[in-house]
Amino acid sequence: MTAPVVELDRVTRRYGEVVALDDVSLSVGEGELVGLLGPNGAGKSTLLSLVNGVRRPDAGTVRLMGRDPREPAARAGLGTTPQETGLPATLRVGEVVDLVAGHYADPMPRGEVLERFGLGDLARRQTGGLSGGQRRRLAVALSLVGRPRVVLLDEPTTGLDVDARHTLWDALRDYQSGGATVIVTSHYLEEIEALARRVVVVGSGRVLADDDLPAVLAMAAARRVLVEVPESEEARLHALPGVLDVRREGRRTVLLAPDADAVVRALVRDDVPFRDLEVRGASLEEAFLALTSGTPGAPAASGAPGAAPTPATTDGEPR
Ligand SMILES: Nc1ncnc2c1ncn2[C@@H]1O[C@H](COP(=O)(O)OP(=O)(O)OP(=O)(O)O)[C@@H](O)[C@H]1O
Repeated sequence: MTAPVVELDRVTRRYGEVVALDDVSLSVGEGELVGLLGPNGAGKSTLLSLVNGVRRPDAGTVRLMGRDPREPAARAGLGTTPQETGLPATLRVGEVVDLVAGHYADPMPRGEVLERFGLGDLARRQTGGLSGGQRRRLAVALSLVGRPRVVLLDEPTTGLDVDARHTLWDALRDYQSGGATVIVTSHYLEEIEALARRVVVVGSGRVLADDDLPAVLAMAAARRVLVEVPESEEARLHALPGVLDVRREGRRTVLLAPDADAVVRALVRDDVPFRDLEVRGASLEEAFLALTSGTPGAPAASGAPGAAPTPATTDGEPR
């Protein structure tokens, strides 16, 4: 990795009793495009708010381009768009771009900003007359006006239709290819897949996985093999080939593995006395939460309120 431009070292951030980030370390190098993937309440926005200096950690350190992000000098090269933004309704699109550009020594020209985001025809439209998707694209476009070295975007494509989403992804990829570092959050694997090479999965305030896209996709493709086995046999299940996780759910044991067929073959080959076999797909969220919950030293899946742990039905089976 090149010199880190964003660094979190053992960062914890609480809101009262809620631990939004729990001992998180992350290092992002110059020019990387990193996707932060995680369910509602995972801690993604909190992480960005520490990097952009809006909040400070309760423990650990955060560095932006080598400095404390609360120093204005650290933020000079930062462009950011939060999840929700307000635009002055009576100003025209071009005027809003000019207003933001006025804060920078070498801003991107108005026409270039608007063209990049497919807003070229709307320069004279009042922002109050834009559609929700156009407003969102403009908000993201404004984060690039100052030609930032580091861009932080919190769910940039929420509420956009397919075309608008693609326009925005293209614009971000294009900007990053010029050497900028981009960190983007999303709930959706599809979004992260379209944008990022490196994926950081966040859940319950922890980094659950930090890997390249193919590795994360492989995890997402994990299958759940459910079997009923005597408790005395459970230890053997961990040793089966390809098994990522073993957990008890009600009367059955769930094995998480990329290749369910191989697991079933191994169960038979090793003469494991199982019954009531069932194979199911695992959602991305299930895959990652299963990897970390219920194992020693791992965070509880329900550790942070709103963290959307795998819901359980009365018989203990996830829905
Ligand atoms: N200002 C706040 N006061 C109290 N709790 C908060 C506050 N902001 C966030 N939280 C809590 O901290 C945890 C992490 O929230 P955060 O917004 O960082 O998650 P997120 O991954 O960005 O979620 P989403 O995808 O829904 O935006 C959640 O449990 C949330 O309820």
